[in-house]
Amino acid sequence: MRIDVVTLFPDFMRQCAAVGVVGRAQQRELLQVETWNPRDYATDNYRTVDGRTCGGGPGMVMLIEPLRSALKAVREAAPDPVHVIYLSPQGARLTQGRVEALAKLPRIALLCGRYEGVDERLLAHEVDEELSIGDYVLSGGELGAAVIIDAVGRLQDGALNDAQSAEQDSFSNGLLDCPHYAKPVHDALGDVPDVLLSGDHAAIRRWRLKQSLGRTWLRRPDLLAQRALDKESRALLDEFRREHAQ
Ligand SMILES: CN(C)c1ccccc1CNc1ccc(C(N)=O)cn1
Repeated sequence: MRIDVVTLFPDFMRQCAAVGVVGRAQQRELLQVETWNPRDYATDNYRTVDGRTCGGGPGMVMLIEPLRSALKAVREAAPDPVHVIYLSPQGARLTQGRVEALAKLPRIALLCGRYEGVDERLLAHEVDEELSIGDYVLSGGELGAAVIIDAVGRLQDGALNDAQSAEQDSFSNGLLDCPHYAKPVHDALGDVPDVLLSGDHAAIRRWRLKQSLGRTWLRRPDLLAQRALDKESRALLDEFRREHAQ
């Protein structure tokens, strides 16, 4: 998968994509992240990328022309069609479901706004999808872009080895993750639950599912409401609720 990022801070974005699982995915050529700086496509001597807000008001708006030229260069850089995403507080909330869909595309481009954002006409003509990483305001779209690069990059086939498999991810089954423990079994902070030491893998699976269901019920009932539960899960959650009530 190829990801092109249009950003005034290319070094920052390259570094985000160079570390950890995503950096390794790039080394393995499972993922390619390229950056494009609109300032390189500004035509005036001052390399201007922002303009005064029409109608008055504080702050500046990113100009159409440098972004349009940069996006043209992005499209021409490789044959596959590009799905252009704009990060903004006005976008649809990013979910794991959407991440999984994006991870299947051959190419996406991430347009990072700065200042007060981008001229609406550019958005209307060049952007396919507007996404928000959460209901808060940042100084730029770059952190949202980094979130998408990470979430999508780690899902590329071969990016995670078996020990990290994405299937067991929290959210990948619509539930919060269960608790995790490592040695020592006994610690000043407490003990590891016995079931995890039992070697009974069926019991361990049930315990983890029960913990995920219980945690989701306690912390994110909204997620639980979205999910149909099978017979086993309903029984495990009832058990958790009974124990929790006592
Ligand atoms: C300057 N601002 C407010 C702005 C305004 C419009 C577009 C982009 C920006 C850049 N900032 C962003 C971007 C994304 C998110 C998010 N929640 O995904 C939060 N902030």
